[in-house]
Amino acid sequence: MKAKAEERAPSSRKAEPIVRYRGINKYFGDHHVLKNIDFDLYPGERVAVIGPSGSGKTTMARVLMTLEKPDSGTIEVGGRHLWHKEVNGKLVPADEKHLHEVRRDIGMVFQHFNLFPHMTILRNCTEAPIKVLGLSREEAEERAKSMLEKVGMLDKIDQYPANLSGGQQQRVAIARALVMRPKVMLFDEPTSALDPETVGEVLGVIKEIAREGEMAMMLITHEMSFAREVADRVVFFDEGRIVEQGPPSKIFGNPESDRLRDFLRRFNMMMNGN
Ligand SMILES: Nc1ncnc2c1ncn2[C@@H]1O[C@H](COP(=O)(O)OP(=O)(O)OP(=O)(O)O)[C@@H](O)[C@H]1O
Repeated sequence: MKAKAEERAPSSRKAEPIVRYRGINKYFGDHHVLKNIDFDLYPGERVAVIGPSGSGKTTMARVLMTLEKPDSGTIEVGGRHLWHKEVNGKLVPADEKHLHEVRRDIGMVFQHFNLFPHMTILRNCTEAPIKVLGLSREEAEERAKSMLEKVGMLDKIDQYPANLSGGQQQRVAIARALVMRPKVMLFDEPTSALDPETVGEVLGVIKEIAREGEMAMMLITHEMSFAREVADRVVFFDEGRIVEQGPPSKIFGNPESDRLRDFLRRFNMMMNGN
């Protein structure tokens, strides 16, 4: 049996980080959204990112997925610079080819699934491995079917996204990301656009992937009990900064910062409908 999340953390820390943010800043106009972020994610580690709306959590994931360009700082993935290339010992801005290459190690699951509506479920999962990894159609279909089986969607391969529930679409989106065999998976509030009755099925799939223990995972979530159960480390984000981080028992059991205590209090009130 796999070790519980918190028991796994110390050994995973011995390795070099798979993702390393150093001094990352991001502005939207005058709005300073990421403020000098240093952050490490270790192989096999699951980090839950929590924090108030608008605090910069999604932007933190998007700069890793190369969907937003940081204004300063560096990010390394597996020891390679993402936004830069080393030329004669100096860092210069990376070109598109380099970005594509390094980004291959990162998979992302979005709040709104983002499936291709005009493609069947199977095609949704084979496009990227064929076009990006250069797999043959047969190889891509074999991989896609095994991932769709893992998320319990094998019987829907000939359907179109519009025929599926939100929870089913999100499970397909997870399979689509897994097909690329990323070293790091980012989940950006994967259940917040779902009907309450389908939230559990998606969280169940993510927990199952987490139990397998292979990929590093960054989970932006408002599901506190899920974060507590799955994460090795919880990072509390507020106003563009990491304000507090640690194992779930410490963060939820005895939060040190006033801001985190206040966030958890307001969050619990919201959940209880007060
Ligand atoms: N493309 C953009 N252009 C301008 N402002 C943006 C853009 N993307 C995000 N922002 C702003 O940056 C801030 C941080 O946004 P971000 O989505 O990262 O926060 P978040 O913590 O993920 O919030 P939520 O929990 O509501 O998703 C917000 O004030 C948001 O309005």
